[in-house]
Amino acid sequence: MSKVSLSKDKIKILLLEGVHQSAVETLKRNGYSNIEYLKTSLPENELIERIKHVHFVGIRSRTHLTETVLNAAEKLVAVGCFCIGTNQVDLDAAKRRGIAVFNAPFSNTRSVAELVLGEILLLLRGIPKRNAMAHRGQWFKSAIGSFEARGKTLGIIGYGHIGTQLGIMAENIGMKVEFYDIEDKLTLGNAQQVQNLTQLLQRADVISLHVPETPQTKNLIGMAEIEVMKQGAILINASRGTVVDIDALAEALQHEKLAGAAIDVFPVEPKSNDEEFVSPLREFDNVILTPHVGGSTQEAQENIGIEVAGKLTKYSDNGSTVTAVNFPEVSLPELSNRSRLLHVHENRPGVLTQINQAFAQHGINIAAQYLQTDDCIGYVVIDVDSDHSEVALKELSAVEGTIRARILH
Ligand SMILES: NC(=O)C1=CN([C@@H]2O[C@H](COP(=O)(O)OP(=O)(O)OC[C@H]3O[C@@H](n4cnc5c(N)ncnc54)[C@H](O)[C@@H]3O)[C@@H](O)[C@H]2O)C=CC1
Ligand SMILES: O=C(O)C(=O)COP(=O)(O)O
Repeated sequence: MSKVSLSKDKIKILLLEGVHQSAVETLKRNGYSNIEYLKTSLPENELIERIKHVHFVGIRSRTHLTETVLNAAEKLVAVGCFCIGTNQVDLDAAKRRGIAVFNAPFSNTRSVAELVLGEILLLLRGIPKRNAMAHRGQWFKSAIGSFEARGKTLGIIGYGHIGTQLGIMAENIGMKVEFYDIEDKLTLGNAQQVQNLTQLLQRADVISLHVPETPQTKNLIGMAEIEVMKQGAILINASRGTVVDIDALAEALQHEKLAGAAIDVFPVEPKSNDEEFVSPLREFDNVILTPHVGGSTQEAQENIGIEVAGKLTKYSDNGSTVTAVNFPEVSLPELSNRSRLLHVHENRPGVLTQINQAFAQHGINIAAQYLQTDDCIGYVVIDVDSDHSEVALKELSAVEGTIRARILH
């Protein structure tokens, strides 16, 4: 096991939002025991206080790492998002501070797709309404508004990891699958890509959203889009709360333009399980409301814990940034019998020349060097003989444009 410049017991890790214990076990197995574990997210002022002292932080979708929070995070080396979405982190601000951000891009995708498939079946049969009525003592045995999924058209918006899996499962129960995506996509099964959103909305019996939160997806579905949907269509959103205009949806349900909906994510979500959930959708029996649990299964959470904690330990132990979402990706071999210097710098001309000249002046032999850049930063990793490591770190830290320098032995 490699050592880091700071001994591992001094490396502080803050895990928020009840990430799975598999994360704690993975960190401990790799020698990291200085872990603070909280079941909830923190209000911004408390987060600012706690983040000052930590080297790694683990969050889920509720914790917002804004520029203000990152300004306080003087020691922070990396962020682990124990989920898919990274919109809750100011990725650019993190990058400019040399803080790498990792996530788990696949581990909960099956869970979301399975939930949505179940919701499609329940909504097509009008079950949410019948269920709510039965709970109130009313008996609504009728085939009115009840349909098989077989032969119906599912329109998927965002044909990525979740959208594709949902498409395959829906075809397996006889649905016709069409999708809209801003990229040209390899279609799986018999799915068909349509060229514009309006066309998809006009043709689908069920629309399901699987896009990330971006400026372009904000209110992607509003009044105008609902207007062109089929009378009696169903809308499902398990992506991000900003993607659907909830007031427009509530109005469409009021006027019975839509037969039902399933919504897992909301523009404003309670910060903890103790806070009241407020939404204009609460009054509708034909809407399945779930508290952002699309990816919340034991299987997904356990795998995410292992995956993201693994990425954090690898970055800490060896410097690898493979799959980082905001950082140039460098894949590195194991470090053996040498010291490794990790240098994050502003991407400007001459940085590498400065480094190489400084090393040459001090007779420091470079055993291996790896560099990746993007339009904003450069990440260079240099393996040197351990005898020279301290002077090399000093020289590196003095290079103009340095954001961060770290050493591993
Ligand atoms: N409810 C929950 O608990 C969960 C929600 N999610 C959300 O689901 C989203 C999707 O997840 P994945 O399928 O894994 O992501 P992905 O990145 O694999 O796929 C997203 C797809 O959306 C497309 N896209 C982007 N902007 C678009 C636009 N304006 N119009 C149409 N298509 C667009 C992309 O090209 C891509 O194909 C995540 O970003 C996350 O926000 C993810 C996991 C759990
Ligand atoms: O993975 C995602 O993007 C999700 O939305 C799941 O978020 P969560 O970990 O359940 O807070």
